[in-house]
Amino acid sequence: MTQLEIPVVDISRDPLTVGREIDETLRTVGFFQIVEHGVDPDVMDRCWKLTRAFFDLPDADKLEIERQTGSSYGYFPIATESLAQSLGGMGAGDLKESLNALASPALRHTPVDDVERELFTPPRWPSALPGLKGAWGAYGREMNVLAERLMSIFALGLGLDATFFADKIDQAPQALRAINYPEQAAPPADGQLRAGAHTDYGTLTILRQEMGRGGLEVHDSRTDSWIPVPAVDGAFVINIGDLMAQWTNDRWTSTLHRVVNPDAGSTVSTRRQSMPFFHNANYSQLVECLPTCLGSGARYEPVLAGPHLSGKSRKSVVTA
Ligand SMILES: O=C(O)CCC(=O)C(=O)O
Ligand SMILES: [Fe+2]
Repeated sequence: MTQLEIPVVDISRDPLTVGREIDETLRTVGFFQIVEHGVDPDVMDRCWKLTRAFFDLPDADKLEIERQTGSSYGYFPIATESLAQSLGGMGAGDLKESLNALASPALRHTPVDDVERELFTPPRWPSALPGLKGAWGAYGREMNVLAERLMSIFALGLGLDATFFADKIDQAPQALRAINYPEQAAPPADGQLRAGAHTDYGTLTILRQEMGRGGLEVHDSRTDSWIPVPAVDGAFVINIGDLMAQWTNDRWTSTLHRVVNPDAGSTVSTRRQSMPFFHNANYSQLVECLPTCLGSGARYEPVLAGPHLSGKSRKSVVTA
């Protein structure tokens, strides 16, 4: 059997052509990379560098914005999250620290309950790094534009009108996260990874990963093997999450992925940074099988997008 290929797609071409190609890819691999995406390279670079500077701050400055109970965002210290736990069971804490912030455009409605309010808590920013807020704001705006464009390409690929998703994602709790995977001075515990195997939760994820620092791997269920996702200069890695898989009635796959540990004793730096933008549907959006994906019948009960998301992210918190 041929090894699974993660394609690199130029999305500046005709959206219907791109949509059809992506439809093929998401039926099998669930992951692809995009180039010619139009995201301002200066905005990308500034955000990336300031984010690295955040992780380089003394712990006390980072802990000033540690995630509070009742908020989904803030600074998560090393090993306080286990992505593998989101699939059930218990997992060792992931060997990473992260910074998380709401990245939605201004909400035009009042949250329907405390869980939605939690997803819309305004981010806090470190006093030691005044430029970070603006840099994340600018990058978050670029991510929203790109995600909306991808959702429109997705709609075309699914045989729907290009605007099908527009009013279903315009008030959603979008989240931007930066992850720092530090060098590993001590060997990891048994089964402990940089990020345990998981699927993402929402509609789609737009990930920037560091050049030349591997670690992200995608599961090939046909051969039960793990395929590395190579870093491509200027590209974003795109994958869909569980909500989109349900929406498409499993026509598209929410693929299992993980971030593996670097080799012990490496002579070059093994520190790695990544920035995923997690795109979601509106909190109260009912997600039920799309009209073009019904096939021989709906496999899932309809779900509300917001509670589905909150349920998953709560499971990943490591309790001491
Ligand atoms: O750091 C990466 O490359 C991927 C991280 C990831 O899969 C996640 O945070 O959901
Ligand atoms: Fe992920």
